[in-house]
Parts: sequence; C-alpha cells; structure tokens
Amino acid sequence: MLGTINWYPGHMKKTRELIKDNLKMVDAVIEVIDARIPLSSRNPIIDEMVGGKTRVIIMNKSDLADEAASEKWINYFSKGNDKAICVDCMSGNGIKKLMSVLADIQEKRNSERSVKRNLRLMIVGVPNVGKSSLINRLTGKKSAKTGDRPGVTRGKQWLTLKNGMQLLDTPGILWPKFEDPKAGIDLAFCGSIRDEILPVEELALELIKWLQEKYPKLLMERYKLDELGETPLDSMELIAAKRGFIMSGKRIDYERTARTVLDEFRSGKIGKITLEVAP
Ligand SMILES: Nc1nc2c(ncn2[C@@H]2O[C@H](COP(=O)(O)OP(=O)(O)OP(=O)(O)O)[C@@H](O)[C@H]2O)c(=O)[nH]1
Repeated sequence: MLGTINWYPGHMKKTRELIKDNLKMVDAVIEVIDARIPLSSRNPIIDEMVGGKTRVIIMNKSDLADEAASEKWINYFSKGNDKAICVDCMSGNGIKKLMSVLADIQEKRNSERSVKRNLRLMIVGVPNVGKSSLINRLTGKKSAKTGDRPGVTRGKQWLTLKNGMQLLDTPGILWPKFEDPKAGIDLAFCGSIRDEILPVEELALELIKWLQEKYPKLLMERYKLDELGETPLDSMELIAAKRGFIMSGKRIDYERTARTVLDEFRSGKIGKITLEVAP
C-alpha cells in the first residue's frame, strides 16, 4: 500500500536511476496500471523513463472495471510501439493474450538482430496495481515478494517465465501522481492509498456523489433503493437505513456506512465501474 513507502525526493531520484539502469538490460517494459483508474494509477514520468522501449500496458483488475470503458482505454493506449491489454490476475484472464503479445515482440526483435535469444522484461507500476500478482501469473509460481522497497540495490536476478522469457525478479515500484489531488482521491477510492489521508466519511460521500451521477442504477440496485437522495448525504442515509446501520437514539452510523460503501466498491460488489473516461 502507498502508505508503506516513504517517497521523498532523494528516494524518487534513486528509484528513477535504478529503473533506468534496469531498463538498459531489458527489451521491453510491462507497465501495470489499474483498469478502473488508468491515468490516476500511472506514474507521472513513466513515459519519459521508458523512452523508446517497447511497452506493454497491463490494465490489471479488469474484472472490477467497466468493460466498455476498458475497450476505449485499450484503443487510447495502443499507439506506436505501445500495446495495451486487459488482465485479471485473480482469474488469469488476459494472460494468454499477454503471452502472445510478448511472443510477437520477441519475434520482431529476433528478426532484426543476428543474435537470437529469449525476450528480457521488467515490470513497473505504482503500489498496489498488482505487479507481484502478475509476476506470479507469468512464472506460475508464488515467487514474487510483495512490499519490496524501491531504491534498494542488489544483484540482478532473473525469473524464467513459462515460455522461456526472462523477467527481472523485482518489480519497479514507482510513485503515484502526488501533485494531482484527483489522482489521490481515485487511488483512495480504489484502496491504494491509506484511508487516513481523507476522512473515510468524506471519501465515501465523494464516491456516492460520483456513482450517483455516473452509475445511479448500480448504486440503487446494490442498496435496494427505490430512488436516490437529493444529495449524496441523503443517499448515504438511505443506504444506512436499508442496511440497518443505526445506533442507539436513532443516530445514523455514518462511519460504518462509509466503510461499507468503500469496501463494496473496492471488491466490485457495486458493479464493474471505471472512474476515468478515456480522452
Ligand atoms: N480484483 C482483482 N484484484 C487483484 C488483481 N491483481 C491483484 N489484485 C489484488 O490487488 C492487491 C495488490 O496486489 P499486488 O500483486 O500485491 O500488487 P503490487 O503492485 O505488487 O503491490 P506493491 O507491492 O504495493 O507494489 C492484492 O490484494 C491482490 O490480491 C486483479 O486482477 N483483480
């Protein structure tokens, strides 16, 4: 989780240098993002860092995202050398497609070089997007450690994928977009930032406000509401009443309601929802 890494300027500089160093050793980069928040879950300087390297953008957690929206994002990201794919590391959906894309990249590389070899890859992404889950999927092992700290230099170790390709064993953990408050809120909605950054009730109200505008039907269905409230707070109170989150003296348990809405959004119970629309 974001809160476990202290990103200070020196740390960011070190991470950037480490990733630049690692980039020299690989043919292509796998950038993992969260399909529900494709822009907010991207590192602000990733394009600059990756430069002209071939890149595969993994829209992970696609099981939680709106399929129509994901389709548009795939088109948006698939430009030039970049290729975007929807993946769900929980079920393994999309992994076959990824393997076939990687095979194409390897074939292209080998057709252009005299020395043929298996592709070398690295995985990068902000915390909690599913980098370790993807490594485990690609290697077919439970080998990736979660919570690796960035900026720690150690010997390079390669994992061999099921198809023979080589993957750096440590994912490049990048910092998210601190300077963009919307990105912070999106990451908080998705559970990738500590809830303490915003009061949980305020965060849930923001989410309800957004859902009320964009996915009103899903919100009503989930909480069995005949209609939504006039304001997000009214809707929150209707949800609390439906769930019986009422304390003594008929006081509404706002905190419990807020946590419930956030948890149910994060686990996909409200529905397949994408928070950002492709430009
Ligand atoms: N629903 C869903 N959850 C996923 C998916 N991939 C990963 N997760 C969950 O997302 C959380 C983060 O996954 P990790 O693989 O630890 O992510 P990471 O990018 O390695 O995280 P850091 O170590 O913090 O950098 C875990 O709770 C996973 O179970 C997915 O495709 N769908």
